[in-house]
Amino acid sequence: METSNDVIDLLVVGGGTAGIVGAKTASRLGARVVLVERARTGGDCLWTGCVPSKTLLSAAAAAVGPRAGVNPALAPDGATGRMDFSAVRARIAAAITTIEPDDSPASLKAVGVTVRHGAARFTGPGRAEIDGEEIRFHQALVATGSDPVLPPIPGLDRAHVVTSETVWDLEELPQHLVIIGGGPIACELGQAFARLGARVVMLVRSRILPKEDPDAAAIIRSSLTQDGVHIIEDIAVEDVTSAASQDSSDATAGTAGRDGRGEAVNLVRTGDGRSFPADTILVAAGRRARTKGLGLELVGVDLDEKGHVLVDAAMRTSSPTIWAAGDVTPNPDFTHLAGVYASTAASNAVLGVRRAVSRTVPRVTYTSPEVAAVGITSPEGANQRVSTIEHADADRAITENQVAGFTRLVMDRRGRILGGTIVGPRAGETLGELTLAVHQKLSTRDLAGVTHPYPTYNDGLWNAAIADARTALEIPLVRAAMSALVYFTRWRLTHKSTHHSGEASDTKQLE
Ligand SMILES: Cc1cc2nc3c(=O)[nH]c(=O)nc-3n(C[C@H](O)[C@H](O)[C@H](O)COP(=O)(O)OP(=O)(O)OC[C@H]3O[C@@H](n4cnc5c(N)ncnc54)[C@H](O)[C@@H]3O)c2cc1C
Ligand SMILES: NC(=O)c1ccc[n+]([C@@H]2O[C@H](COP(=O)([O-])OP(=O)(O)OC[C@H]3O[C@@H](n4cnc5c(N)ncnc54)[C@H](O)[C@@H]3O)[C@@H](O)[C@H]2O)c1
Repeated sequence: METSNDVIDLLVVGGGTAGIVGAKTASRLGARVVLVERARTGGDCLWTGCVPSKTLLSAAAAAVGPRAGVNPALAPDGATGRMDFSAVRARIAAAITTIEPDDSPASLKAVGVTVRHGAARFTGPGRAEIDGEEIRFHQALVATGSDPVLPPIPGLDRAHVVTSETVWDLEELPQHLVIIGGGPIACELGQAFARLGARVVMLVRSRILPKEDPDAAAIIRSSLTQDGVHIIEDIAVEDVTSAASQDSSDATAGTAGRDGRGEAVNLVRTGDGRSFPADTILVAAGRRARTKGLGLELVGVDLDEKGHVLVDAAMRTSSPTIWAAGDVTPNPDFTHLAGVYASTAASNAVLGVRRAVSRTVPRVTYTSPEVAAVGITSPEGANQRVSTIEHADADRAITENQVAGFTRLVMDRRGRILGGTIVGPRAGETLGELTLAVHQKLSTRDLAGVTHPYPTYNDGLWNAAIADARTALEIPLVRAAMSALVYFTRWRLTHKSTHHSGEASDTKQLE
């Protein structure tokens, strides 16, 4: 029976992907592990991130179906085209319910993890408290995730605003949705809501998908526009006014986002003087690490200038017995990374080793078409080159009439694959192979030498590798060697056939 005075091996703070994977890894290795979660295990990915957003996208794709690319609200038949949003909500709830057992307290307990409900706070070296009760630990893993950022836009706090955490509580499909932001959240949710029938305006400070290849962003811009999303890039949001803030006597107007006649009551004004009506404003303008009130300063854990917990390549913080993983660190915010890095952190902690994490990080934005990327996506000097296959030349894309896309590889001087971008349907499924190639430092010749099935979107990757490997044959020395080989083979065969015809006539004479 464990008492609060026992010193546990690993205290895991946070029960999202990083916390769950870290705790299970350490427990399976034989460590005594306590995981503390203040809300519900499963975290962002299960409840408000990957699972609901991918289900919403799938429901939205099904909604447009054969009319893909046409916003139902803008359909020429004059019908409203708006989806039964309660059915979409039910589908999202069902997906969460199906996946939830993998992340549940029961699944943690099944591998020996003790789960505690409450908010944890470090109080000194080897000590923390959970809602005031002390717990002692040898080592700890910080896995508290991140929160959406609310930019300091005047009036935003009084308007009907949702973030990626609260958008799932909407009971009705927005009629006029203004999205502030242009990253993966804005693009995925913007496309989904437009396809379901909302009129969507996206206001972006930068260009959309600023971390991706500009050619990939251009395809997504065009696809979203076709779906009816009005995208305005390189724009500042000046302020937001709402009927509620103008007329405080109508207390319901601001929260419902519409007035008594169902009209949008928020006006979002941009720096160029335009105004956009909105019954709902979705803010998707980046995230901030969740470290407030954790007491990290009491245990010597340093943060970077943006407030992330600094970690080394082994996921150890500036405090030798405290480790961190997931969105709370400066690494990119992805579920797969949270899990893999937390597993490394936890095993390093309890085994007393310093294994470094891999820096090969794949990412996929699940718009239609998908954007999948890994490693270096644009050449970073004269020693790097690209090989691109446009999907207009990829047979599977042609047969499916889905030619808006490409596969682009970036190689070093010797043809070693450093990274690349794939845009197309299910591009994420091809990314695994490209990630393996980058991770294993394979060359385009390695990839070109492996037979790929025809016709697949994967062909794009293979053909981009073949095209690059073929350039090696253009080098004058290689060309000269090849020509010599062809000449010699021709000479040998000619000589052999002369010799054989002589043998044949000899045989005839013998007969
Ligand atoms: C809309 C959306 C879509 C996304 N889609 C994808 C996708 O398709 N693919 C992908 O790879 N990534 C996606 N992400 C990102 C992904 O969800 C996150 O990177 C991932 O969930 C981070 O996991 P985490 O464990 O670091 O944090 P979280 O999942 O946020 O978990 C942190 C946990 O810590 C708890 N906590 C915080 N403070 C304390 C405390 N003091 N005491 C106890 N508990 C505490 C919180 O309650 C929370 O449960 C998406 C994100 C969003 C918002
Ligand atoms: N498919 C996936 O893997 C997936 C999906 C969703 C989210 N995520 C993760 O979640 C993270 C957060 O996503 P995100 O989209 O919120 O953030 P982001 O940091 O990726 O993008 C933020 C966007 O908002 C814009 N922006 C910032 N401030 C603004 C302002 N005041 N006005 C207008 N535009 C503004 C930026 O220019 C940028 O386009 C992502 O970086 C990603 O790692 C991943």
